[in-house]
Amino acid sequence: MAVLRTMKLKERLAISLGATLVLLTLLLIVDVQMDFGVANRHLLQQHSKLRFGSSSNNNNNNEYDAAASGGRVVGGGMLHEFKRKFLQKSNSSGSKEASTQATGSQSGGVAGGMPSGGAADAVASPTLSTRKPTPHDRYADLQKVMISGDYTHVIVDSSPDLTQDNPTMAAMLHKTLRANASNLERFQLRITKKELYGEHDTLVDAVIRDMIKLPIQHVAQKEGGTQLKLIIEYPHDIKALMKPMRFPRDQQTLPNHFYFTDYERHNAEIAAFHLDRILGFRRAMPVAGRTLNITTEIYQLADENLLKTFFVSPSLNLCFHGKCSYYCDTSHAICGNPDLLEGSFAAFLPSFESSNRKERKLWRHPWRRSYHKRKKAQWETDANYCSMVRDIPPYDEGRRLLDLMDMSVFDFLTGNMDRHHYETFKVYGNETFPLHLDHGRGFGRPFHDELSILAPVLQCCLIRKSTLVKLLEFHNGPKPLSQLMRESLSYDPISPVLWEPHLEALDRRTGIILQSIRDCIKRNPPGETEGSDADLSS
Ligand SMILES: Nc1ncnc2c1ncn2[C@@H]1O[C@H](COP(=O)(O)OP(=O)(O)OP(=O)(O)O)[C@@H](O)[C@H]1O
Ligand SMILES: [Mn+2]
Repeated sequence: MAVLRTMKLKERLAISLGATLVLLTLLLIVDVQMDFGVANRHLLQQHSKLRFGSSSNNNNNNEYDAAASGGRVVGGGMLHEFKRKFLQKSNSSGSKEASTQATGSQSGGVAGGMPSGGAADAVASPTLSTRKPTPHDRYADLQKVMISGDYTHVIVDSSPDLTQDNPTMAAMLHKTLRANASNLERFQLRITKKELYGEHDTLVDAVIRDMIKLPIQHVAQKEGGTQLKLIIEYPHDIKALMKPMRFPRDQQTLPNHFYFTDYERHNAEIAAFHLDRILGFRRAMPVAGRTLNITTEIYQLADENLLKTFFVSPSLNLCFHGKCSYYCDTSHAICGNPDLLEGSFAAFLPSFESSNRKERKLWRHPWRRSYHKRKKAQWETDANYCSMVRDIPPYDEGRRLLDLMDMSVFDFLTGNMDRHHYETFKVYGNETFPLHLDHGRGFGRPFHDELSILAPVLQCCLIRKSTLVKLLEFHNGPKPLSQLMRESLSYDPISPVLWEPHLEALDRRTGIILQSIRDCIKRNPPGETEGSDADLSS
């Protein structure tokens, strides 16, 4: 201070000017850095086209990061993780959305060998390249356990024997094939008790080709369900169930949407059919994508009720909204772009019965969610839920419980949380497969793995051997599931059907299921388990 006081006014002014300049320079540097940060984040978001809720997306990315980098689940594995997140929470715990938010390396962890790279990786972990690569875990222990046959209470060998007691729909309903029957009718009559179509059935392609190529003759809205669906009629009585496109492929489930208010995605329906076929289930009807002219192929062919909901938007595009309980109003209309509209077309299920007898039986899914924003379902709070289900028909014998395990694997892979009911063909009684219907809410969150969808498998500690064999094949090669899907989907007219991060998610989730089965094997040594005497042989 003394030195300062002895300075002249000029000198003091010069020093303070200098100091101000240094400060300003510093501020400028900090500002430029911040600008870069924002710009980078902006770029990243643009790259992944994350349009909503960047903060939750960041969370999800971390989660993806942990799983992709081979983070191991510690202390009790997947079931522990599941219990910690669901069973130990009370009903008053607020948000109903069952979420497996990232908690460090515990999130959805998979032991080793997860494929990395690609767009999602770039978003999730720009530093991944500096990490030590983890060796590929081939799950040799699971393969050994399968061969040993010591764990038949967990891994059940009951792939349906297609050569025995497997009548076709034609045989059951005493129908003979008309000479001029359409491909769809042939397909429907060839449905059997154990699957919708055979592994090498060429009719699948023929049915798909018809839905893509044949001229459309009539369009009406399908009653029932919560969201807009159209019944498309072609010549020769061929029909398809159409779900129109609402969003681009890279639009993710809105962060504040529950599974039951999520929009349906047409491309999820297409991808789910391909996945079901690749998994070898063959319980989903063929679905294909097609681009329509909204004026000539919908408006001009629409039935009276649908016609009433058409209008011209301010940008002069033709739009319609239909009538339904969710998103059927002017602000959620489906519009041509400018005149084109993409949709998914599912081959129609058979309706051979002449009277109004229902063809299919509707079952409440035992692991149904509450469909309420503040309530939990019983399975979410009761750790012994599965042992109760095992005692109730039709889950107490035969194939049904194993089919639900397959469905859980299937839904976990796609991220579909909307499995409230399922249907079976009435003519076949209980010893038949559950149809895989309604997958419009899958493929919504590629950076999030929803462990609660695996609850049936985790709580019952049960999986069909043929399904486990498939999963191991996807994991160990020659081709990962993402590649098989990419190839299969490339034949669809609206390819690319899936945004790349969804394909990568399939490989990551395959690993998570395998890890869950490993955990479950450890928890259930032979001779100590409940349900080991259950009759699951079919
Ligand atoms: N390929 C098909 N052919 C004929 N009918 C079908 C087909 N797929 C589904 N359905 C019937 O239409 C109903 C509604 O279909 P879907 O479940 O896909 O629509 P949704 O609007 O998502 O229904 P929800 O809101 O009840 O989940 C199904 O329950 C089923 O009975
Ligand atoms: Mn639905």
